[in-house]
Amino acid sequence: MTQTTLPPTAPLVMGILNVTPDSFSDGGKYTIKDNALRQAEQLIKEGAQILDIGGESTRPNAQPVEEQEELARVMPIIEAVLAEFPILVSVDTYKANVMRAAIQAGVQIINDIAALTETDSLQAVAESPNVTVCLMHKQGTPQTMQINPTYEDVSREVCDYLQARAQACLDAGIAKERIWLDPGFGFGKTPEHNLQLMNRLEQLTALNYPVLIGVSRKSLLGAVLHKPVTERLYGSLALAVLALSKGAKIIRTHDVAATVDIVKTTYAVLQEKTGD
Ligand SMILES: Cn1c(SCC(=O)Nc2ccccc2)nc2c(=O)[nH]c(N)nc21
Repeated sequence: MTQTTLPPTAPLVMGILNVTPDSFSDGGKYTIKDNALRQAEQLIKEGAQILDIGGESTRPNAQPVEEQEELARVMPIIEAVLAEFPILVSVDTYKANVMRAAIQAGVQIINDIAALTETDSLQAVAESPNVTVCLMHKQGTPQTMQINPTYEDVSREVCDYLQARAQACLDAGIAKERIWLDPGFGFGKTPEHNLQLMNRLEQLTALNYPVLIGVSRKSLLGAVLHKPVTERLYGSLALAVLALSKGAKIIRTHDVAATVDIVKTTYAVLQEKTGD
């Protein structure tokens, strides 16, 4: 097949929309749905091109959520956002039936921290003719991954894993253009592993799939800056600029407005054009 070389597109900003009960600290003044739609509107106003909607927190030691509970949390928000806003929506889930329901509702992207390794999830995506899937690397589960992460060569092992997962997708009939890769910062990695992954990100972008990175406010920054989650914006932006300079194409972030500006600025330099 002749590969048409498409003009390079500017990197995308994925805003994080958490629909987990603990993510709203307003004392339950509004329903979760009202809060989520208000947050969605804010993220879109700030310039997000994608909203990542997740119903199960996958932070270290987060407790798993039953499929029905996850569906009850995310589906009303997905449907409302898709109905209300002209925005791409990704669903952050590793469960096949949540993927199917989200695809049915019209989400354009599946964001799977388990890289379609959970039961029936690869099939759920292969059944769709056009949904994009982000395959992320993790070692272990949110309950176990930070106990004692160990690698011979974390960059090589992460790249090999993601290449194998991408091949499994290709073998299932998912077109290459529908596949993104993601090293999974913080998912079964020590701070040093995360630093090496970032410093050698070219190894991953060299596989020739769009690379998504999620470093926003993560514990790597706590280890470097010794600051709480609420004071990690500047560090998050520094990592995003580095990743963009190494070829990353999608940035997942809590802080959309700031990230939009560093994406525009970094891209202008890489293109040697102001973008007007
Ligand atoms: C759903 N999801 C997550 S949740 C973890 C998180 O944000 N922790 C966290 C957030 C703030 C502070 C500390 C930890 N991280 C990624 C990622 O890096 N890539 C992709 N594709 N999806 C992801």
